[in-house]
Amino acid sequence: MALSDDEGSVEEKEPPKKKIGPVATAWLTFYNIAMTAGWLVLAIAIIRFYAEKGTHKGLYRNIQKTLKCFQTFALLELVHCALGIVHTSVLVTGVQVSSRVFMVWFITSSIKQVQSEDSVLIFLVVWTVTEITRYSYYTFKLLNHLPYFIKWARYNLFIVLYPVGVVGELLTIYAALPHVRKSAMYSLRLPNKYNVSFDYYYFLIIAMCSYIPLFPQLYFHMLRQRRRVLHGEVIMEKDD
Ligand SMILES: CCCCCCCCCCCCC/C=C/C(=O)SCCNC(=O)CCNC(=O)[C@H](O)C(C)(C)COP(=O)(O)OP(=O)(O)OC[C@H]1O[C@@H](n2cnc3c(N)ncnc32)[C@H](O)[C@@H]1OP(=O)(O)O
Repeated sequence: MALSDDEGSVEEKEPPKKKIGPVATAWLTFYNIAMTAGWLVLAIAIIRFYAEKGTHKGLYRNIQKTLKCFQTFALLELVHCALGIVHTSVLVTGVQVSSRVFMVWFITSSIKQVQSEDSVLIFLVVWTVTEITRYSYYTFKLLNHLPYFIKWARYNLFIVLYPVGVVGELLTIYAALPHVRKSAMYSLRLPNKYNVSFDYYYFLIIAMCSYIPLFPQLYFHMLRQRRRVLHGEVIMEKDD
C-alpha cells in the first residue's frame, strides 16, 4: 500500500496555497496551544514521577488519563485535513494518528502487564518531545513569530526520534503478545451467533508487520517536508 501523497517531483514554483479564514486560524491556534500545553503537562508529570520514585514502574498508570485525553484529541487532525484547513494528507495523518491511538487504548491501557516495560518509557518520552516541538511549531507559525530553533527541531529531531519511537512501540506490542494469547482478549471464537471469528493475537502480528511498508512512507514524507521547509525545495505532492 502506498500512501497517496508520495510523488516527490521537484518543480520550480510552488502552487499557491488556499488561504484559511480567520475562524479556522483562531481554532487552529487554540488547538495547537491546548495540545502543546497538554504534552507539556505530560512531560512535567514524567519528570516529576521519575525524580520522586527513581523508576518508571507505575508511571503509565499515573499519566494514562492525560495521555489518553491528548492523544485521542489528535483525531481532530483528521478533521482538519478533511476540511482542508491544514495542507496535509488525510492518509498520512490517518496512519500516524490512528496507530498512536491504537497503541494507547488497545495495547498499553488494555494490557496492564506491559505498562512497566522499558519500551513504554521509550515511546512515551519520544512522543512527548516530538509533540511539544510539533505543536509549538504550528502555534508560533500561526502567530507569525516562529523562532528558528523550533523550526530546526521540528524538522531535524524526527530523524532520530521517529525510528526510536517505532522501536518502542513494536517492542511493546511484542511484549503484549503472550498476554493477549493467554487471555484471548478482544477475540471472538467460533462457534458464536454471528458466525465470525477474530483473533486479536494474529491481528497484532499483522499490525506489527504493517509497520514495514507504512513506516518508511511516513519517514520519507517527513524527509521531503524537511527539504521543503529547511532547504526551500518545492516538492509537488499528489493530493489524496
Ligand atoms: C489501526 C491499527 C493500526 C496499526 C498499524 C499501523 C502501522 C503504522 C506504521 C507507522 C507508525 C508510526 C508510529 C509513530 C511513531 C511516532 O510518532 S514516534 C515519535 C516521532 N514522531 C514524529 O516525528 C512524527 C512525525 N510525523 C508527523 O509529524 C505527522 O504525524 C505527519 C502526519 C507525518 C506530519 O505530516 P504533515 O502534517 O504533512 O507535516 P508538517 O510539515 O508538519 O505539516 C504540513 C503543513 O500542514 C500544516 N499543519 C499541519 N498540522 C497543523 C496544525 N495542527 N496546525 C496548523 N498547521 C498545521 C503545517 O504548518 C504545514 O504547513 P505548510 O508548511 O504551510 O505547508
